[in-house]
Amino acid sequence: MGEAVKDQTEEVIQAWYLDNKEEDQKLPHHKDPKEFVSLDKLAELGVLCWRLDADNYETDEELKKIRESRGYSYMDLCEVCPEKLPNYEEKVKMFFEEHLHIDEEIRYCLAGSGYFDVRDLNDVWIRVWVKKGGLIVFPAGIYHRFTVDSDNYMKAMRLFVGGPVWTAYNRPHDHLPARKAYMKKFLKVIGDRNIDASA
Ligand SMILES: CSCCC(=O)/C(O)=C/O
Ligand SMILES: [Fe+2]
Repeated sequence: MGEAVKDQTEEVIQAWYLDNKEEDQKLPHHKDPKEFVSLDKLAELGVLCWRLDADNYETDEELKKIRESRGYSYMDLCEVCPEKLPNYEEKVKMFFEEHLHIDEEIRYCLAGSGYFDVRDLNDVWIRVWVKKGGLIVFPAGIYHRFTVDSDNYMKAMRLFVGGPVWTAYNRPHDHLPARKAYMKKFLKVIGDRNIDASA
């Protein structure tokens, strides 16, 4: 990703280490001092980010290209707010339980905003704030969770390769092949980089 594209993407997707305080999940929960996480670091965890034109998603060629190249044949829209999401309270609790999926989780924020928390390779929480225009892909097997922020609203496009499977495997599910494959792939990236760095 070029620097200009990275800067534009960072206007709608920002990430930082969480303070791990339990109170109100919808607050930013920055550490003191704040410790931001770059998009490059997210990429090392397999988390991919784009900034797209959310006002014109129906005709957007860039979205079309991403969908075609990554095989995202399925899409629907999901609004996270009490008026639009059936069983709102139950779903909000479910989204914030730490879990993984055996497929990618792909979310494109068309309006509002929310926090996707992911574990780094040392098992420390990173909070990823996704705002309108942010498209984010979480790899199969990464532990994560979701909450809206204090504005209480996100409209997201959900994308999927083939027919959607929304099954969430709450932690611990370390024995699943998708989890093992994730750890093997991404721990290896870090391991190899460390070996190169010390050579
Ligand atoms: C913003 S879409 C709702 C969150 C969700 O679908 C999910 O699976 C979070 O992990
Ligand atoms: Fe999920």
